[in-house]
Amino acid sequence: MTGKTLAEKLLSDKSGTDARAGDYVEAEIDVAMAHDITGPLAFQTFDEVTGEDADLFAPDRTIFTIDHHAPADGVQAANNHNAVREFAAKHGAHQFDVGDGICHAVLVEEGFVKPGDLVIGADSHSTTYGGIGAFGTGVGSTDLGTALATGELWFRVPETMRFEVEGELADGVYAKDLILRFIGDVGFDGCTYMAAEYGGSTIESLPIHERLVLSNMAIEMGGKAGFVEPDLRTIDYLERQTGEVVPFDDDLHSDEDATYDSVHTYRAEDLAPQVSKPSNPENAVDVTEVEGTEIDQLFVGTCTNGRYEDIKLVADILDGEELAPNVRMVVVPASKSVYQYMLQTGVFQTLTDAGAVIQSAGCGPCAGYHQGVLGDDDICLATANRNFPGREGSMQSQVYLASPATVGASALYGEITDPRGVQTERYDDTVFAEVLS
Ligand SMILES: CC(C)[C@H](C(=O)O)[C@@H](O)C(=O)O
Ligand code: SF4
Repeated sequence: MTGKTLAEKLLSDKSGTDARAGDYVEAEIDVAMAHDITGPLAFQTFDEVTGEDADLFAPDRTIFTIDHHAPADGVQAANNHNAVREFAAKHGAHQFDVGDGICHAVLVEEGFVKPGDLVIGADSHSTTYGGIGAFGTGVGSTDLGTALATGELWFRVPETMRFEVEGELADGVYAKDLILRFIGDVGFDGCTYMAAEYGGSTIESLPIHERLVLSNMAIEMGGKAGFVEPDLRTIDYLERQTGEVVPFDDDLHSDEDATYDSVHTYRAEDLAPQVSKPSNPENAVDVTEVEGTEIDQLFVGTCTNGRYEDIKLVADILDGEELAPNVRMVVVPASKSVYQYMLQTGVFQTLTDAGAVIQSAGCGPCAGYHQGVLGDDDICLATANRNFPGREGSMQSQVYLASPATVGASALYGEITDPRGVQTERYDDTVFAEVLS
């Protein structure tokens, strides 16, 4: 038998079988998550399947967040929030409230996810957890509701598509540019039901906050999961975030003779900053192709690029400058810690001086619910992950996706701008961890 991919190893471990791509396995869940939109239906399923007085499979490893419509933007949202609060309290689960932040940011920051874990979330961007070497995947509310009772779920073991990048990224080029390029190359459904695996010297050199961008957007090419093999950098990051030492398991990588669906190789030096044009993330082009496109709104945030390092990068570019007169900027920190650190370090002041509006932590206008929704003819440049028609508001509005550096540079000129012309930094993992310690 040939060796195994990381996806096969993890699902073998969680199912107690010799799992290979294509097999169906019943696997044990380590961590389960739902939020204010998907939680209420999951609770209903849980109650129906179990009878209302049953226990959660593991209350200490079950997390509910209030992040999508937070603070409540209507009565229905407010009622959903109360349903989350009541269910979490009744069952003793962890619950994060309005302003605490986006589920995917909270689970990583708070150390709920460890390398090698199997994490299910009732949210499609649950692939994010692969950035620290967990098998993270999105499930529907009914699957989640059932798994909350049993602690198990059926999986088809995915094939793996590997993205191998060697060399050094140019200044102004980030993990966001890499993932937009990958999605552009394989297409929106190119990795459907497969695990994406990102490797090579470029990926190994990336700080964790950038690795999380790669895993987060695996779903934008259909990925069931998106991995970066965990290493000592991962262990250091978790220790800095939580103070807890997680032992390093040196078997959490794909074997050299593992079977891949395909391997896509890149040279980091060849990559330019990328922009995905409306209205599909797969419409990725070099920034030079869309340079000069006028924009109305800039949106900095989301589970993809709403971390402290992302927002600080934008603030560094705007430092002492004002937004171009034709644009407005909406900034939504991914978590409360990010928000507080922005206050402590002056990033908040820099951005508001420049003319940006800063919202409480959460999803913001990412899915078009509130806090900066777009009108008919609005054109937005966002650090987000999706740009389907109507994603951030009107069906006639248009969203371009890019890195925080490209959004920051574009804010200065009011049109899509190549960040390689402005001073940009690459932050390592220590920048944000300090605030949490
Ligand atoms: C609301 C939720 C189910 C949805 C998802 O799963 O992706 C949202 O987070 C999104 O990004 O569109
Ligand atoms: S930030 Fe956007 S993509 Fe991420 S969970 Fe929230 S709505 Fe979904």
